[in-house]
Amino acid sequence: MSNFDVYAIPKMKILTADQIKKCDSVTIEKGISSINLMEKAARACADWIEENFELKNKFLVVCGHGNNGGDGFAIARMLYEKGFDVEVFINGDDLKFSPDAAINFKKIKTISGIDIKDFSEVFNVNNEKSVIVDALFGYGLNRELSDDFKNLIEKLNQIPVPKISIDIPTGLYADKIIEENSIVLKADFTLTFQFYKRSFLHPETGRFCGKITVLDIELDKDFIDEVETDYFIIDEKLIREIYKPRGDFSHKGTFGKSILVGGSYGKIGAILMSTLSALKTGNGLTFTIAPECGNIILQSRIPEAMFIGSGENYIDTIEIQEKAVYGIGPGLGKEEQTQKALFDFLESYQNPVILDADALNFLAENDKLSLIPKNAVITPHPLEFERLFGKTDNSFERIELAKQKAKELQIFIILKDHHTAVITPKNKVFYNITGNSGMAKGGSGDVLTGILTSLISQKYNIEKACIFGVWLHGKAGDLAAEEFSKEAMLPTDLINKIGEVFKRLN
Ligand SMILES: NC(=O)C1=CN([C@@H]2O[C@H](COP(=O)(O)OP(=O)(O)OC[C@H]3O[C@@H](n4cnc5c(N)ncnc54)[C@H](O)[C@@H]3O)[C@@H](O)[C@H]2O)[C@@H](O)CC1
Ligand SMILES: Nc1ncnc2c1ncn2[C@@H]1O[C@H](COP(=O)(O)OP(=O)(O)O)[C@@H](O)[C@H]1O
Ligand SMILES: [K+]
Repeated sequence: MSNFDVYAIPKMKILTADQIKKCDSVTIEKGISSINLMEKAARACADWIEENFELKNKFLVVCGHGNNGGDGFAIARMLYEKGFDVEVFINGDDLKFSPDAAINFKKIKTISGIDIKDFSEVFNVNNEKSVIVDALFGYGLNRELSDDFKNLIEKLNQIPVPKISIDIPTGLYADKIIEENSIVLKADFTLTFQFYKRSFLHPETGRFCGKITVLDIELDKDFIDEVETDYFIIDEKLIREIYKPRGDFSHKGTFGKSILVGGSYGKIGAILMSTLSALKTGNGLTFTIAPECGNIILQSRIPEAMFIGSGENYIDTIEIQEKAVYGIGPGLGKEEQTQKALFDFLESYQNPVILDADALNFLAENDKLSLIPKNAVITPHPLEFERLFGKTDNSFERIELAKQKAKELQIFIILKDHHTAVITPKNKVFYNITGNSGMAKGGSGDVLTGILTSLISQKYNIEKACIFGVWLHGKAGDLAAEEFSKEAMLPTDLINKIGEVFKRLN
């Protein structure tokens, strides 16, 4: 359901274009020749294409002059050898290729069954079985495309056939934002080598990638282990390292006490969903602090949770209990008495806390960021983030600002988005790749608050709880979408899928 497919990846680091280049060079220095590395990369692509397309498909491989183009020539040869119909398109006026691209160009020139044509001829495509392979530029792109390339890409984008980008959709950089209205090849599939690229994970750039597959080309493991980066992908391998199965000789005290605080007249559902999510994530004891108007609703829908009334229709105090983890915000409302209750609570509270929704809005509106306790987790969506910390020009800058604020305040920021990012006080950024647009519905965030509160109260360390929590939330969302569709799935369906995710982990 998610747009990502992970093969065997040695590490879930995300590197910059320069670091990937270095990694390629180190791999080559340590033994494999660059031409053989290109062969390996092309082989991985050709095998993937063979598995995912049919012999009646015809491949139009559009090649640039660098190593990305070299990949394209090698892929064309391999597809031809597998029995596919293949045509190759190049810039007929410029036959200067990188050394490895030149070797692969020479090889296809000797194959009479592969036609080599000028870019301009690709527009005559009229075979609906055609598939375009984009091997124009990869991570080597380092400046704006020339008008010729822009025209070519605009026209390719208009051809209504599937498009596969090799390594990176042409026009995107690996690690940074593009200018607004840039021309980028709109891929249906991106076959990328070894690493996710940051540009795949941000809304402005990720929308060009289609379904992403990371192919393992066995770049140097030692280099990858040692190279320093602040950016990571949350993959299932990491989750399996974090997940702690329940011990047989355990009891309810082993699994922590969560207190979910929120709800107001008309918004009891929000805190109900948080509470239910905390229980479904395995909490030993779960309490809800909500106004009295929510008592019957909460007690009858969730008999396992304990109710603590506060105020008639709006919360007016938040009592502090020992040895509990608090998740505050869902459906809280914006009454003054509730704001006072929150500020009083934060002034004397010491333990871990998750702050969401209106709790964040209260802090933003009153400029009370200093009340956020150290090691707190805050879960803003982009607008809440902006209210807290100010405007940024794009989502890359938003992550940088979040890193700065997480460090300054010594807190964890979970920046919610299609690819939610966990930003730690130590400046690490973990991008989540589970989840889908079926979750873009009021209530999904309330579920996340419940999951996080539950995991932290079960003594997952806070960083791990954040990483596990966003992954679990998205994975349950993916299972809900699989069963009900992205349109019809509800946050409550997502809650009911949490159990299935745990079953898969066990
Ligand atoms: N040995 C290696 O280094 C490997 C590289 N691989 C492939 O090689 C690609 C990187 O290759 P390259 O570094 O040759 O770079 P590209 O093929 O991405 O780009 C070619 C060259 O074009 C130039 N250029 C950059 N921006 C331009 C622009 N706007 N207009 C015109 N020219 C521009 C740059 O000098 C760049 O090096 C990867 O994305 C991947 O597809 C793979 O074959 C795996 C192994
Ligand atoms: N397009 C999407 N893809 C993946 N996840 C999404 C998408 N839209 C929303 N979500 C997830 O759903 C949740 C929405 O939270 P939020 O905006 O706080 O909603 P609410 O407070 O109304 O419940 C977040 O965890 C977010 O990451
Ligand atoms: K490409």
